[in-house]
Amino acid sequence: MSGIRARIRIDRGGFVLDADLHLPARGVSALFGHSGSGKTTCLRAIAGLERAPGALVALGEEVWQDEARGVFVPTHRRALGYVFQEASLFPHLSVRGNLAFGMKRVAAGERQFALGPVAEMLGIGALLERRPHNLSGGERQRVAIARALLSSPRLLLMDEPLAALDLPRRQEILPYLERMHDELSIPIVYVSHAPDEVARLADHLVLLDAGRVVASGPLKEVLARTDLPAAFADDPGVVLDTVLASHEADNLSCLQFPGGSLFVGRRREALGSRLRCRIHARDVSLALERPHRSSVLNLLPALVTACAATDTPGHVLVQMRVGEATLLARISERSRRELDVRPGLQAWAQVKAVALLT
Ligand SMILES: Nc1ncnc2c1ncn2[C@@H]1O[C@H](COP(=O)(O)OP(=O)(O)OP(=O)(O)O)[C@@H](O)[C@H]1O
Repeated sequence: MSGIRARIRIDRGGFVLDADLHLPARGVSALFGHSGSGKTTCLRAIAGLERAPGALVALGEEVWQDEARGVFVPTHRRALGYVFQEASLFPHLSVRGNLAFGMKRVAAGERQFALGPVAEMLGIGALLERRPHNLSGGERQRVAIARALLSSPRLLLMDEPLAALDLPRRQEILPYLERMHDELSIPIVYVSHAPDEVARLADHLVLLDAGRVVASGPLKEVLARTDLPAAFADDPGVVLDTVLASHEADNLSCLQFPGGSLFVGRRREALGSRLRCRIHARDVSLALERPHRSSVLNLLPALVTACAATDTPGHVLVQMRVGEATLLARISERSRRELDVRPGLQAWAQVKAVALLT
């Protein structure tokens, strides 16, 4: 078996977590759900900090816990790094001292990550001699992540690592997390209740509601579903990975994805950069024929694949294939009826806004 398997059932009386997670061996898996849905409890159980009867936790072929067979590897012997909301650095040690502490957990010959590249990846090379109280919240958190990585984990668990930071600090740290995502070969399980953070960073998405998994799968597939429970369907929208293809003379840039191209306001990134964007269903409308005189620049030929009622009375969610991508549109039930929108219909998707997640 490859990837992460965690079968956990914890009964706390008023709250029952009953989850069977299968997460990929690479990339970022986000656990997303409202407060109290059981995200932290899942992470703690994977780490062995919560011991549940009957639990099974395995990383690839390595079984960390199989209570049915009496197997329980204690937390300190599981090769994992854990990053909490608040960086818990040793105040009396410099950044270098804190990092050395992480490294000491593994013998020199078994280290997967060296201080230099990790410090470079997280942009903390210039901070090594400082004490934690001389760092900003974002810098402290980057040091905490570096310390976790230098213990050479085979799995990194991150519990809302940005939640304690204000918006500017969060914006500052996100590019580093993206870099980690691109450069690290170990899987990351990332707990968050911020939809944009998840849309930006995750490859795989698990939706938790009241201790149960209500959806799990590749991020783009889960976000393109029309049948998610109301708790996750208040502002539906898909994620597209695009490539910055050209800068136009009139202050627009063109993004390409396997389905067509999209024009957005001029971007500063270099041509060829990969840009992830989110397209909200509320920003997409449908036309049966190609609109000839429309101010909407982004018109894409689409095939309707599903229609579903939403929780907003009078509105429906329409799922469409656009090349290899999927889009969602939120339209009124009246428009659906008048245009006879149904699976199999060829139409034009008009995209009014594209939110860049960078
Ligand atoms: N040690 C504990 N003893 C008893 N109940 C607990 C304990 N820790 C958490 N809970 C309860 O378990 C449920 C799930 O909590 P958990 O922290 O896993 O949720 P969460 O999704 O991570 O929430 P948040 O986003 O607020 O951190 C909640 O009802 C919480 O009150």
